[in-house]
Amino acid sequence: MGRTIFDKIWDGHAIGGPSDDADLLLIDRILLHERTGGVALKSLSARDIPVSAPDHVFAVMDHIVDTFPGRTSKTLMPTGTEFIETTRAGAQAAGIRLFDLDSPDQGIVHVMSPELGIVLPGTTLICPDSHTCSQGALGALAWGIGSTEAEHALATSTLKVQRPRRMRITISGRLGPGVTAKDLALALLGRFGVGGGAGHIVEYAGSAVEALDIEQRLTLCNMATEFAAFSAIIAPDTATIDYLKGRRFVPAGGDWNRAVEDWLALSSDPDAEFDTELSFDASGVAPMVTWGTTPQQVVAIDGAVPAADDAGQTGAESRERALRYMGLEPGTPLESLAIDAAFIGSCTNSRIGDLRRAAEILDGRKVAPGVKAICVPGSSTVKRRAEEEGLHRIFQRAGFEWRESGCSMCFFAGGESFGPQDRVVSSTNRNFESRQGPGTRTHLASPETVAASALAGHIADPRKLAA
Ligand SMILES: CC(C)[C@H](C(=O)O)[C@@H](O)C(=O)O
Ligand code: SF4
Repeated sequence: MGRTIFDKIWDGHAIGGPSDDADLLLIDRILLHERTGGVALKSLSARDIPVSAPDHVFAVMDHIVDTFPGRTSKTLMPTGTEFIETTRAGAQAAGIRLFDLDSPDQGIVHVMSPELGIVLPGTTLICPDSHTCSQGALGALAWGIGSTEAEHALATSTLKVQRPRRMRITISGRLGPGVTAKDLALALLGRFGVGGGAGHIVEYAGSAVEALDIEQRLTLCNMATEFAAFSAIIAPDTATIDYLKGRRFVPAGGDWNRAVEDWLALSSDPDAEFDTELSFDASGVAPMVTWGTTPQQVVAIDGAVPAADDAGQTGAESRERALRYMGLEPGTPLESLAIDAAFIGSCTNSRIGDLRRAAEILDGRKVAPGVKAICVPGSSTVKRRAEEEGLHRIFQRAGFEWRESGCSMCFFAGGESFGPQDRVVSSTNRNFESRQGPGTRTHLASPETVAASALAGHIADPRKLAA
């Protein structure tokens, strides 16, 4: 029987071969950030356990650091400095490469890793962070782990893992103009629910996926954790090779040619069997906006807040609670909702392409009075590149704050936040209660929708502003 791309990578990394139970996998790359990684390093060093392959470990400051211009290690979050200093000391003691606050390569871990070519097709990559699944977009087996698992992997370069089941989601058709991978990810969550991928590694395939550029594939795979999946993966193709070519940590010379050959051969066999197969047509997808407090509580932008008994796959109690928390009445058209803030950032949507597309909408226009609008580039490299292209001027002239890179207000860790009851249209991936600040109301959407909404002062369809 044929094997899936997942099977090929897994079996190739299972020490002693695959078994019926959990397998011991060889781990090629470990990424750490200051929120969870420093703790793991500290715990190992307290027990005098060395990191087994420091060259294969990469640490970065992204989660807790402030994103104000002129930031330092002293953070708005009261205990933030401690996390930063612990990570710095731990990385130095273990001989691990650290992309610190002053590094030109600093950025959100899932943005800077592909950018530097740390994640490669066919490799295993882990990070104590749930959105590590993003990086499966490059054809790697990349998944989020806990801090204890990180300690084990750091000490041994291996990890014992229960083999997930295999799911393929074949997405046919093509996304329409002004509709993005973010809308696709939200539409999938709306259709299949936040538990839809539980226990599975999801392979995204089909014409709509093949048509996505690598940044959009990263966005699609990013939200596999919202789908409760073990991770997501997309078979490498020529777009993957073109994206990786020349990046800092990819193989060079003859090794590159050999690697390309291997990578292009890495796909699911035609007769491979999946435990679950789903299909979806991308052509009808509209820009999507969440109305509730889970990513599956989502409707097309020209839709209305659903009635409590018609509000997707969550239970009635949770729907009513969501409506209350979000301050919404059933039947209200999404586009009539006035907003207090607009946020472009996060590992889902803060790459150069996201910023370019948002800037196209903002160019020559102004953010509506009273709307706090913030753009946080996903990495210092994205920020630099955007500035070279003059995008920062477009954002600033429109009335957006232009920040340093980091997770920032994607998640409230005790530092930066929006205000209570603020209605925020956000290019992030989670809309849980208080995710972006205590009491903040988050509506997830694409960067284009965030930009259009910031200009209108209410949720707005970017397609109406295009051209
Ligand atoms: C802090 C970290 C562990 C967390 C995660 O794993 O997802 C964060 O990145 C998030 O998005 O909530
Ligand atoms: S940007 Fe948000 S979702 Fe992504 S890693 Fe940071 S906190 Fe998590």
